Amino acid sequence: MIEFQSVSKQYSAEAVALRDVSLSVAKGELVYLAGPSGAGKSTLFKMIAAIERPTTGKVLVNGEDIGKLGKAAVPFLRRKLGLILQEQRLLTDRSVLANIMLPLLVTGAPKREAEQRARAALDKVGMLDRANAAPLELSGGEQQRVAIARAIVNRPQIILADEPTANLDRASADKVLDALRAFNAVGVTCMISTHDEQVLASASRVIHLDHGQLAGGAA
Ligand SMILES: Nc1ncnc2c1ncn2[C@@H]1O[C@H](COP(=O)(O)OP(=O)(O)OP(=O)(O)O)[C@@H](O)[C@H]1O
Repeated sequence: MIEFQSVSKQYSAEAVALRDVSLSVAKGELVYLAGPSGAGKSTLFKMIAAIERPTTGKVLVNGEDIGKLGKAAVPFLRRKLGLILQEQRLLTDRSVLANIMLPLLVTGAPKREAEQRARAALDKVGMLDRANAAPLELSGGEQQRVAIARAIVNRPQIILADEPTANLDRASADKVLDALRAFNAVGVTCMISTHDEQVLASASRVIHLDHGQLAGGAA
């Protein structure tokens, strides 16, 4: 479903984020991505979403070469993806519910249907009772669960979550991970980057990155 073929990414002469990375992730898999800060984890996710393009090599999603996608095809790719990336904060001047409705409204869903689906998504991550809250009234873990609801409201085939449990205490981190695992259990392919040793120790598959290179788990 996701395949990297000898992918390298060089932002500048000094900044080489990925070096000759080859890996594949099958449909329905749950894969964790581990590695120190700067190892290239965020870059790897951004290439799957066509936010960044490989310098050399190929990234395939469902057999389609992401590097060759024209501008018009990118929104169709993104609809297959539920992105929980570090720089995508919730809009603080809108309610939780409005944040979740937004991805539906921009793709043309009628308001009533958008609200129903947004409420269903919030229910799935255990946040329906906070639908009318403002994002900044929520704890970090609650905000992450809302971000998950926003990512899955369009029913993506793949979820990419970049350090969704960073800065969370154990109990909040477990709730966030449980929400992600529940989507994987119903067939959504998930890639989650984390530094959480406890989670990595019990994971069935971990891809390790170090200085942009694979250090295990790619097969
Ligand atoms: N837009 C950019 N321009 C230049 N260099 C970049 C850019 N984005 C990332 N880099 C560099 O590429 C390398 C990999 O960064 P990346 O953010 O992918 O790592 P990461 O493993 O996600 O780190 P972290 O755990 O801190 O989020 C780093 O050396 C970083 O400084």
